[in-house]
Amino acid sequence: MLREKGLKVLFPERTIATVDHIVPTTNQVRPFEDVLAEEMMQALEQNCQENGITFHNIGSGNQGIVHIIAPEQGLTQPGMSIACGDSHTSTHGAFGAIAFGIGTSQVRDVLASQTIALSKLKVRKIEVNGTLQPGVYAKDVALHIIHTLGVKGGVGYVYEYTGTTFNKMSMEERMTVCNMAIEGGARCGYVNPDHITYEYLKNRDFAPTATDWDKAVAWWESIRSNTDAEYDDDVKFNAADIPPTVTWGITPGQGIGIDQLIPMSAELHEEDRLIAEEAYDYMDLTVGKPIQGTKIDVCFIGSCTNGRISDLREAARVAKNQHVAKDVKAFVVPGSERVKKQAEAEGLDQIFIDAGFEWREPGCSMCLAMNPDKLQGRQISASSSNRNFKGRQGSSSGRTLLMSPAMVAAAAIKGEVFDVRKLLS
Ligand SMILES: CC(C)[C@H](C(=O)O)[C@@H](O)C(=O)O
Ligand code: SF4
Repeated sequence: MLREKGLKVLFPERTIATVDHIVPTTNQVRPFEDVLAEEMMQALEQNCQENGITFHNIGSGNQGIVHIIAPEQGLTQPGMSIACGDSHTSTHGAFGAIAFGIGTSQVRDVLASQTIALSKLKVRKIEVNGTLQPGVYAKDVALHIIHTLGVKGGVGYVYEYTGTTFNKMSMEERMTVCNMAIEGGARCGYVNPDHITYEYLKNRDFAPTATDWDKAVAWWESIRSNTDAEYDDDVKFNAADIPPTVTWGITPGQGIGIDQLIPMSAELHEEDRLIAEEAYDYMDLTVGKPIQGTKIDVCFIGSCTNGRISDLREAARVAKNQHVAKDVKAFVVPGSERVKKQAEAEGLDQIFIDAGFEWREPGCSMCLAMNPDKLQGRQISASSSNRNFKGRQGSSSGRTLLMSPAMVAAAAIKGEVFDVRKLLS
């Protein structure tokens, strides 16, 4: 589009590229078998080269899912405005950045002008206080919030995540929750920057150094929300009330606690019934029965929601000295080349392989299946990704149950939806 208009990329040094959706996670030898994927790769390589854009290509050591590599390289920093042609750009809000997905024509506009028109958003303060129970993760917090406020509850809003639970969370946990702000309908989500943010960023490749670091921290401190800030809305949750959560339907809002029953239409709010009926038809699970015990065919650990090193560590803790159930296909896809390298240095790959999981190359993989990793037919997956829409994982009739990576590991071992807390104790 820029070429057609005779425009240039205005600030190539403020743009980075990687490749994630289309890469195979088994054989990454070029040319890719998938002709379309190969064409896209070549276009990306050529466009980056012609326009002076850094491209983190496969094998560079820096390739991976965009929402994983930018934070890990220190490219994502507090106070930045970050746009990317991908809805889960909200992830970067974990650093106190305003980060959101944009459409293709807006990508053109940003490349040409480094600016974008945006209507002012309302701010909803989402406070979570207290300590999460063992076996309950940031993913459960995200699913719980979306279940409570609805998948459209956040339309017109940015979500500010705060409270003592967020104060204690690692950057990776904060990223998991911000990643799914978009699934709750919010344009973006953020956590105010604090000492955990600075500790994470310090000494990363693109973080400021020497006296620039002190200046940056002073500025980052100044952009935190004031304690007397006014919000358009305010919602509070108790961390202790959040259970390991699993989706039973076709939207990320259709989640329930692991001990709960798949809700009957009559128990739901009127506005949720239509989509529930559609989900009953599609998912073909038994309404009124526990979600626990639902047989699983495929287990996927990865994605920009839960493909980071801490996610793999938790899943490996569950998988250690156990074995994947018969007839279950289970695989682990690190979110980036750096995550993969780190996991291998810690021996996590071997734990997974010994337990019968496949250990793959980085990419989006079966989160979206724009690559060879796809469900077949009516298969049901336990997935650490963020979307369970109809056909999402590559088969037009495939079914997806969203949960934390530790819960996916538990499902792989038991061959059914299982309460990870029983394996961890
Ligand atoms: C393909 C891409 C544009 C899409 C998105 O915007 O999120 C994808 O990453 C997804 O998760 O559905
Ligand atoms: S991992 Fe999934 S959600 Fe994230 S960018 Fe890739 S396809 Fe989208």
